[in-house]
Amino acid sequence: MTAQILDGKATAAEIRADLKVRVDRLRERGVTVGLGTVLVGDDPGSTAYVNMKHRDCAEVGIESIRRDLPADATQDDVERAVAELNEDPACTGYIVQLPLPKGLDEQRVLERIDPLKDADGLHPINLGRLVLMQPAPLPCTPKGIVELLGRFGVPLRGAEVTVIGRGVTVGRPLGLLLTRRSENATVTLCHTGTRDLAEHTRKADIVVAAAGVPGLITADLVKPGAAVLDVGVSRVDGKLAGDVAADVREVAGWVAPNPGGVGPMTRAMLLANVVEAAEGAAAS
Ligand SMILES: Nc1nc(=O)c2c([nH]1)NC[C@@H]1CN(c3ccc(C(=O)N[C@@H](CCC(=O)O)C(=O)O)cc3)C=[N+]21
Repeated sequence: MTAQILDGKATAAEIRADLKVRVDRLRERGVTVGLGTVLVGDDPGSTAYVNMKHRDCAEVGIESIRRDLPADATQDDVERAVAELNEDPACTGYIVQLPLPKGLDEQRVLERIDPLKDADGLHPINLGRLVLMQPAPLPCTPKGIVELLGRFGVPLRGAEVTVIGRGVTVGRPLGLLLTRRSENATVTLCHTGTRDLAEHTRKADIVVAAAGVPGLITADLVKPGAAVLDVGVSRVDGKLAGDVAADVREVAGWVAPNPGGVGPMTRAMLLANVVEAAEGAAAS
């Protein structure tokens, strides 16, 4: 048996095509959609991700607004960039690319984002709404994972999902999303303090690996036929490596590879969040 590939790259391209239609419709009504990014420093990975986001915007017809700050930017500099985007009517949604360079207080920056312009869904108000199951922009990676599973028909209702990683951008919000009534999955959230990881992965119908440990998930940790989603990224000898070992494809029913799986879906959901926010504002 060899796993079906959850092709996030192709799926994200379809989603962008659908979003383009919605952006065109908004434009006909006089609404322009604009995505802003705040990038601090010159980390090659972060710069590459931000470049990809602006390329996506161009494809979909979303204006992009870029604030690139030097690596020695101060907390005040970053907060000023955020305040400017809050005020800028051309910017309907934006993100602050994480992680910020050491010495900057990420949480204080995120709290200053206008929750109505929070394209990442990482403002405490929006994370709080997710906890309360109230409407809010959803964090892009968890939203992309649910969308990818849905489009490939991976059954989610009642499924046992083991998530590895308790980060604020992936693991934690994913657990909240999957346990909503609309998804109805049962979630086990594993982390570095988990005593027996294999016990939790082997019972899972779906494994989401977001640990950042190369090759952590091997075939012997996977129930035959399960879906395995690789969300981890690390650099090994300068090359990108995911959390999922190659042999998993021989036992899994579905695999979301890295690259080409959840990453492109994350970017597509960022665009979706900005479009949804603009549609919501236009309706009210
Ligand atoms: N405020 C904020 N929001 C984020 O959503 C955010 C962030 N900060 N900081 C970093 C992480 C990482 N992240 C990725 C998004 C897309 C790909 C992606 O599209 N990857 C492609 C290409 C990979 C490549 O060629 O380098 C793929 O997987 O096929 C990867 C990683 C978003 N993040």
